[in-house]
Amino acid sequence: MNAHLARLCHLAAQPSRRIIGLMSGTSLDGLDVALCRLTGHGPGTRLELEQFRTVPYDEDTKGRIRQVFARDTVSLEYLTLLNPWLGQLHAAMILDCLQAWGISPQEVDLIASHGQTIYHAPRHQHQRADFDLNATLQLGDGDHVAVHTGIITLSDFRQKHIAAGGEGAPLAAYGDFLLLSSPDEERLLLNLGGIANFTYLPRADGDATAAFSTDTGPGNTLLDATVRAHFPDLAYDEDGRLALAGRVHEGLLAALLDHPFFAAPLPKTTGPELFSAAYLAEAQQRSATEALSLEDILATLAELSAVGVARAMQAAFPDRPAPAAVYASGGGAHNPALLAALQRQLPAARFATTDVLGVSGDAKEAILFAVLANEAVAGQPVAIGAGRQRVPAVGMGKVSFPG
Ligand SMILES: Nc1ncnc2c1ncn2[C@@H]1O[C@H](COP(=O)(O)OP(=O)(O)OP(=O)(O)O)[C@@H](O)[C@H]1O
Ligand SMILES: CC(=O)N[C@H]1[C@@H]2OC[C@@H](O2)[C@@H](O)[C@@H]1O[C@H](C)C(=O)O
Repeated sequence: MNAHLARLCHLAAQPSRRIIGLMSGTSLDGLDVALCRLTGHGPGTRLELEQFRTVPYDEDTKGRIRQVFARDTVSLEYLTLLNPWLGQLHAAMILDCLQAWGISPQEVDLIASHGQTIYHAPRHQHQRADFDLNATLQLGDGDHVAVHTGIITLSDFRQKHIAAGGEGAPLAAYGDFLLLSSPDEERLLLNLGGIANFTYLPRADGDATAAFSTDTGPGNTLLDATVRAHFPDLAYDEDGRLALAGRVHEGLLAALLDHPFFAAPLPKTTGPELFSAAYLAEAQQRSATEALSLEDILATLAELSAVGVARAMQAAFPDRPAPAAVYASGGGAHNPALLAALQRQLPAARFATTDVLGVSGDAKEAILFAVLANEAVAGQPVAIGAGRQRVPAVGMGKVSFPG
């Protein structure tokens, strides 16, 4: 038997595995690296987060990704070059982290690499008659990560989800269910990344059938893009200071909400392809708010993100109130303007962060991919959201051997 395959079989039979989960999201802030010890699999999975770091992307890296990110038209040569380049960059970042933590690559069992999403194209967004399918594209090829780290790597998790009837996202429900469901309370796990999404976890032990996750609309992406357009050196509105100094403009908010995405059935996904500077400019034009101050625009965009979340929660629970226990994660959980807007839109919700449940909100998405890799190697497909469309029960991730 191939020695790497034998090692993978050996790992699958072990009581626990040490897995590095990687995520670099739509905010392009950097690569989240979560070194996880995962014991068991399936509903009995236990997590110990040994180390976590966000390795920031420098301006050169951000610029390279932005050459293709969410763009309709790109240079095919550039795209082809960027794919292995990002794989090698991520490998180098992992090796740097391991060195800083005093851990050798031989002491790590697996890498779970999400890659960099550069384009997300669910049917409802591309609306092309010539392609009757959902699609998504992540760069940072897994073979390059495996060869340059010497660690067996699982990558490209989203394609199986699409092949089996999903939109390729959100995948959060699979890991959230295994790590964070509780017999004592039903929960909403709200991730406030570039795009916002939530996972519903029923109050049940091991009952995956009602759990599901959905995107809700923009999280930080429009806020970040607007700040960057005014202050190219700023990545975001720190502590929501500018947004908190502004006032929500109801006319602009109504124009922004006048889009079929907000009424589309759950679960649904989206990305910066839709929620872009052009989308904001068009809504400003329709509502004659081109002259609105930066502060008022940001206040309105924070409200938009919160209304998106509230509407999706109403759609998920049409006949009863949404669960009150809401655990936030992602960078937006550090933005007081966004949190204040959420509390206005969801007055009955009790907000906390996932940190109180023992899972760092900053690390959660990277951890999720480590959990998916653990399931792919040692577990079975979990029947998340049974009966719901676009929530397939599949194992995800492609295997790359280092040699
Ligand atoms: N102190 C802060 N004040 C305001 N906003 C913040 C703060 N810290 C982080 N953020 C926001 O969080 C963003 C980064 O969030 P995160 O890392 O969760 O995004 P991501 O993982 O790229 O997104 P996605 O989940 O969509 O892939 C920043 O770009 C910024 O908008
Ligand atoms: C296509 C893609 O990369 N989607 C991301 C993005 O970032 C947040 C939201 O949009 C979510 O749908 C997803 O990531 C998380 C990790 C998920 O799949 O659950």
